[in-house]
Amino acid sequence: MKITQVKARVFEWKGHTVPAQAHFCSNAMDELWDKSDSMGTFRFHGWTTVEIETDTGLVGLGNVALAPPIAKAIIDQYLAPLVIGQDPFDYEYLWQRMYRATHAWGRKGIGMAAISGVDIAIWDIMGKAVNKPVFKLLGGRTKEKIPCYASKLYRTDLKSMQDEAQSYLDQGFTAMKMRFGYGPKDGPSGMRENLNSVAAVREVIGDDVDLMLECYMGWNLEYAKRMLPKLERFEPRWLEEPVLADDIDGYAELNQLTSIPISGGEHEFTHYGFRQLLEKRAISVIQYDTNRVGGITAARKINALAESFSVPVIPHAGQMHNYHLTMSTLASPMSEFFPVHDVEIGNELFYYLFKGDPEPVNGFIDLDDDVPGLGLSLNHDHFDQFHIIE
Ligand SMILES: O=C(O)[C@H](O)[C@H](O)[C@@H](O)CO
Ligand SMILES: [Mg+2]
Repeated sequence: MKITQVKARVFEWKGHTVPAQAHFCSNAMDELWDKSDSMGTFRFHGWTTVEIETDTGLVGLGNVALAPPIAKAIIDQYLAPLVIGQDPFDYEYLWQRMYRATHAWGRKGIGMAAISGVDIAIWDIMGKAVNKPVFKLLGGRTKEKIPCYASKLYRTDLKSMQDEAQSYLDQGFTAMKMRFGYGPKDGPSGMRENLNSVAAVREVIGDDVDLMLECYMGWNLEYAKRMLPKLERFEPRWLEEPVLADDIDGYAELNQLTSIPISGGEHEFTHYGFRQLLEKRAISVIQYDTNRVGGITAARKINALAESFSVPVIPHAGQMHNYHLTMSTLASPMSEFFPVHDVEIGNELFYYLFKGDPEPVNGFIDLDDDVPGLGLSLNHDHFDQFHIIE
């Protein structure tokens, strides 16, 4: 089998969007003096799809969520010529070819995200070619179903957050993640606001439900060191990305500071990046996203590393490219799940663009043993709500 065509398309959302409120979620832009649109740094209102055709008629589908027009340009101009004419089953060779050919500029960030999209499509083709779901190619089921945690709870008024938390309990979730709204610039009163929001959610969910806390790189080391002891009494499952992704020593310091596990890796790339984090004991939970980290070919290497360091892998976002790895990896105890919702930050956009994602039942999702590949297809129902760049 040979790859004949690689088609990258950008889908920019032009439908209804829920406006983000101030202090909706702390993020890396907060430390700058200009806070006019700090949310802009993590709105995902566009996506790149990657369709790879073969001479057998099989088509694989991959995706990239970061910087869509740049991802498309990289795929069109650099990656497509490297994989066209090649056998998709040579996935390791093709990954190395893309990684090495773009190494000067592509080994982290959007270059690696673009490689991820191509790699995911290649795995989809392999699954379809042997008529098996991708998780079967990766080792099969290590769990009957995948437990997942509901991930939203952006900072609003406390009553709304409590109602939202209650709705996840009602749906059967036994774990959920909330976001902090305040960071270093907001002083002691912001600190109090942060603590009050955790107390409010804990009050509703009780002590037997896992609560994850997300900073999205909106704090700094000093602030995180002051907050961690104050958060201990809430017994969070983890504190996520307290500082910038590049501050690996900062992560390592925080991870030794209290009993609260520090999580990260959502903005890290390849097994090389994770080797550093693991060797420094910088994170206690790995959160790569397969569509950034280097695709399934890189993610499975990280899973092997994680297993040897006894660090769990709970990928960022739900989504099929992550679910198949989680299903087939004992080192992955659960998945993140973004509730289906009107488009807000953009985490929900996946459901508007693709069909085939499993729905959680009582806090678990399952994958179908009989659907080959990743089980995703494009959702044409919403195409008119996107501006599509071919
Ligand atoms: O962990 C997450 O779910 C991410 O950090 C979110 O995608 C991001 O939107 C911040 O809440
Ligand atoms: Mg996160």
